[in-house]
Formats: sequence, structure tokens, C-alpha cells
Amino acid sequence: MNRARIIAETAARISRELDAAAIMVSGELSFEGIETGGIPVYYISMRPKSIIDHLVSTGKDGKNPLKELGDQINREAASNSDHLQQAAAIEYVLGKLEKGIIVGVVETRSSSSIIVHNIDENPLIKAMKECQERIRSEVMSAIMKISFDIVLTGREGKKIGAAFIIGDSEEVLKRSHQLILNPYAGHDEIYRNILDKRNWESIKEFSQLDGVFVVDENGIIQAAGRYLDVDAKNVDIEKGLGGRHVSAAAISRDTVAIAVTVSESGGILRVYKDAKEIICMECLKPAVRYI
Ligand SMILES: Nc1ncnc2c1ncn2[C@@H]1O[C@H](COP(=O)(O)OP(=O)(O)OP(=O)(O)O)[C@@H](O)[C@H]1O
Repeated sequence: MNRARIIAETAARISRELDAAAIMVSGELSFEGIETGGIPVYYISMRPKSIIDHLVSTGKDGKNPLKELGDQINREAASNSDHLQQAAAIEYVLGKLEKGIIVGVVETRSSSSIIVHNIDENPLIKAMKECQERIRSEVMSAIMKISFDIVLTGREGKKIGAAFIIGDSEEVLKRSHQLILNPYAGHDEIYRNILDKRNWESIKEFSQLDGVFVVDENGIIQAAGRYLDVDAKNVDIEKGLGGRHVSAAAISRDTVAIAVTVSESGGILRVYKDAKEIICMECLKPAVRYI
């Protein structure tokens, strides 16, 4: 039996024995003719090459080749597990996977990992659930779906970013001002409801405006093109992030709002709560179901 077949058979056997909810594969491993016992197989998108290259090159000091190799394997294993966690979190947001065990097979240039992942312990999903103490879960899911879409499709061939400040909207409005006329002012709630998919195209259109969206805890958009008047001092966020992220983190410190940002440059979705970054994930394409 060839190597690929052994890996696929093993992943399928583990899945059957653990009664997994799904098998998720990053790579080209074929499950054709493999008995999964009815467990669906999903193909998730591979990580961008830039991230893998960065991972492989990090920490190369050339002093101890064996240690270096061990470190590299550890880094790859951590990255593969992280990749699976992110892909599982995306499927959770999309409503395809809710709970249980996922068996992941993540292939990189030099290794294949079989990862047994418990969705209930997924730190990204736990963080999303934490937000439900303040805003409705459907609102959080809708904003995350729109954010993935903004990153994956952009607008007229251009990459775009966005920020949504959700909940405590009265306080958020007090601490911000319009950069341009508010496009949502005076419109009926049905056109401002983020839970209604028919409104998503216009949200994507308005995400090209400077400023942020202010959304209440029930998902009704109060404003777009809003500038946050916050004191960005003492906001401890990842170096290199600009005004959008700093102001989003700061408003989550000054109010009980949750801030969701997607960066124009890196396509990374971040969630800030109480000035802390509680979610940081790549916006990967949704998985494709094979069987
Ligand atoms: N205080 C603020 N309130 C609202 N929007 C802001 C604020 N500061 C910046 N922005 C918005 O963020 C956009 C991007 O700014 P900047 O590049 O500095 O942020 P960033 O955090 O690096 O985001 P990205 O990674 O998407 O570029 C600006 O065009 C503006 O629309």
C-alpha cells in the first residue's frame, strides 16, 4: 500500500472509531474508495505559501541540525493544528459543523499530520461563544460571514478591509462621529438588519467607505462611515497594525461593544473584547465536501 493510502485509511479508521463528525483534509490526499462509515470528508483550503515559507524559515540558525529539524517539525505540527482549528471554526460559523470530533489530515511540503480535534474545545469557537454574553449569536455569525466574504471576494477586483463595532451602540455613537453622511440614516430597520442576507451586498459596498459600521446587539446597523474618537494610548495590540485595528481595540476597552475587524492587507479577521484580541484567524475559503 502506498503512503498516501495508508494515511487516508488510518484517518478513516480513527474517524470511525471515534465516531467523528467529519474528516477535514488540507492537501490532495484522496479518499476515493476509502470506507469512512458515512463520515463526510471535507477539503479545506491550503494555507497561503507565504505563511508556510515563513514557518519553515523561522528559527534557522544552522548550529544544531537535529535540534533545528525537531524545532521545524514542532513548528509545522503546531501550525497544522492551528490551521485545522481555523478551518473548523469557519465551518462552525457557516453552520456546517456544530460539535464533536474532527479528524484532520494536514499536508505540507515535508509532512502529513493526522490531528484529532475536539470542536467543543476549539479556542476560536469558545471565544465566539464568549461574545454571546453581549450580543446575539446569529449577529456574531452574520458579521463573521460577511467579513469572510469581504476578504475572499473584495470589491471590483480590489482588496478591502472593514470594521464592525457591535453592541452598546449608544455609547459607541457618543464616542464617534460621521466622516460622511450616514448612508443608513432614516432607513427602515428591514434595510439595516444584518441578519437579512439581502442587505449584505450593500454592507459590502459601504465597507469601502472610510470608518466603521456601528451595529446594535440585535444586528440593526446604526451607522456606517463612522470615525471612532478614541484615545489609542495604552492599547496593546500586535505591532504593525494601523488606525482601524487600534481604534477598534480602544472602543472595546471604553465600551462593552465587541469589535470585529478584517484587514485590507492581510485578510485576517480579528475580534476585540475589553481591549483584548480574542480571535485572530485567516479568512480561508469554505471547505468543499467530497463525500
Ligand atoms: N479612528 C478610526 N475610526 C474609524 N475608522 C478608522 C479609524 N482609523 C482608521 N480608520 C479606518 O481604517 C482604514 C485603514 O486605516 P489603517 O491602514 O491605518 O488601518 P489598519 O489597522 O492598518 O487596517 P488595514 O490592515 O485594513 O489597512 C482607514 O481608511 C479608515 O477607514
